[in-house]
Amino acid sequence: MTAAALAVPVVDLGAFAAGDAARREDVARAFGRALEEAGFVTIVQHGVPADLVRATYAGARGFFALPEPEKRRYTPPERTKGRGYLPLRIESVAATLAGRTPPDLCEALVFASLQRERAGLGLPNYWPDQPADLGRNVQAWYDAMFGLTQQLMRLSALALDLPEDFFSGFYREPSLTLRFVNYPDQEEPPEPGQLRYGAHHDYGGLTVLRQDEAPGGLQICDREGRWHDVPPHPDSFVINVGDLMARWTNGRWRSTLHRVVNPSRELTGSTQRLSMVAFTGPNGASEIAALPSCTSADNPARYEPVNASAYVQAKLAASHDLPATR
Ligand SMILES: O=C(O)CCC(=O)C(=O)O
Ligand SMILES: [Fe+2]
Repeated sequence: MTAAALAVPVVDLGAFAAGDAARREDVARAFGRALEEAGFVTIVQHGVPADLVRATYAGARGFFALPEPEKRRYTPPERTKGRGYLPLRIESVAATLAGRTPPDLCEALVFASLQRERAGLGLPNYWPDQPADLGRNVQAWYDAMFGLTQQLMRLSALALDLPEDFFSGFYREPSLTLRFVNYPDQEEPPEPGQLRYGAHHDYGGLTVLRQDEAPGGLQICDREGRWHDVPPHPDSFVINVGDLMARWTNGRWRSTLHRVVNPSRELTGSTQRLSMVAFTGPNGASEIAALPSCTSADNPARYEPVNASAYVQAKLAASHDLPATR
């Protein structure tokens, strides 16, 4: 059975960067409507150079091709791993929702905020020494994701009927985690219920995803519980709403359930898939209460205010099957 395409609209950000007020408003409306209806949107003409995408992708691919013991040199000792190399089968993301589920068939390389690391704050990241230019590419990738996040939050403000700079204070030192994920070829059939990445909601603000054209990809769940493919588009990013953003918008934007499915067992060539994900969100110290434009007398705030960092940390701990820690 193939899933019919659920509309994940494609929005061209070119006119937002360069257009007049009316065209910028149109882009913001289209962006906002997509996040209300699907919780997902594909963006093109986003301003991130294609060469940087290619170089960063090649670096990540080179890292995952290293022998396992070499990669494990970069696995941190802490139980909830928010940085470094996370080997295959360490995480079960669907456990955030469904309790025990088989481990996900992916491995990841994670970098916590480079802005904080550059300022000497928090735990340092792990910097693999191979491939040689990985570190330089990841630094440039971080800056590109930071810039894109600023643009997306200006767009979000307009889409949510707020002044364009509404989010700027929240995002001056944003929460921004880079996650490179490798979904290897599956030599053995997966266990019952085991996926490349189980059904989950993202936890934070907006997620930025550069997805591959490979088989066994991203699907989103509609309100009737049916799954739909998110088709890859050349030179695009997929943007989706996390739980914290859904709360912030008082439920106006949807944090949509999604998963990464296994490739068909009949395929003979390589089915390896590599995603480059950036989890973005407001500064961890922010208190997140319903946005002023998302409440009214007939639509009061539905959620208690939460501290951004505590909220996301609790979800992350659940995905590692651990009690919540701060
Ligand atoms: O690899 C993908 O397409 C999606 C990954 C994802 O959903 C995540 O990292 O939260
Ligand atoms: Fe996700």
